[in-house]
Amino acid sequence: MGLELYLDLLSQPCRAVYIFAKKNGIPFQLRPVELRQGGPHLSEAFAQVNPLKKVPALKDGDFTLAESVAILLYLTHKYKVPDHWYPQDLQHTALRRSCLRALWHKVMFPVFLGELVSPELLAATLAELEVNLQALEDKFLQNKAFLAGPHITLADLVAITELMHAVGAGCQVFEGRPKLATWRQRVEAAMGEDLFREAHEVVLKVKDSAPADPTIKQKLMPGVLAMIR
Ligand SMILES: N[C@@H](CCC(=O)N[C@@H](CS)C(=O)NCC(=O)O)C(=O)O
Repeated sequence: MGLELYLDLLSQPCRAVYIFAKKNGIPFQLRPVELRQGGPHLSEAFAQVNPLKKVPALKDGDFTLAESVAILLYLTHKYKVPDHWYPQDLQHTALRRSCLRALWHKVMFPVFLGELVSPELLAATLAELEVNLQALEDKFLQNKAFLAGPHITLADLVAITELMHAVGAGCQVFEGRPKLATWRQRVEAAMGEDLFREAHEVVLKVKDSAPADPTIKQKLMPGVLAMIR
């Protein structure tokens, strides 16, 4: 068996891995792991691939690997990909936290899980997102074409997949941020618009998802609460 990627495109690190593999023509077997089903990623079978029971995860023969950045680096080293992809700065912890919270507080809790989110909490989440978006534009992007310089790198891939979580939540991420907006266009063009659209289809439609079945909700809740601290 060749390279297998365990992914759910609702997940931002999974989208980064998916886009990277597709864009670079890396052959892989997609192993879909539907997080919203509340079961597959918690199974013992999946724990053999990733004992942390999270996606993305990679299996290459007997070798298994978790953590999107480690997976991206593994793919960068194993396959011949253009040099420009190699990251110079993958610092994105703050961005991940606020984009994730934006999606969960604005959409996933109220629409999917039927849980109310207080206006105060939502306002705090969106305020934190604003601060991080501004920092991304002013401190990281500045006047460069891409986050690390004139060429697209893994840093752009990781950042855009985070930002699209907030877009999926209905946040106006690029409005009033002309530099970030043109950066998005450049990133999208560099990835290819069709691949970009395909990878983000799930998150852009998640607002319209049906409420979770109560049993699935019960299974998901502990993991969700641990993730959205
Ligand atoms: N730091 C990890 C994050 C992995 C992660 O949190 N994955 C989430 C989806 S975005 C997941 O599998 N959650 C399921 C759970 O926690 O039960 C990475 O970048 O790969």
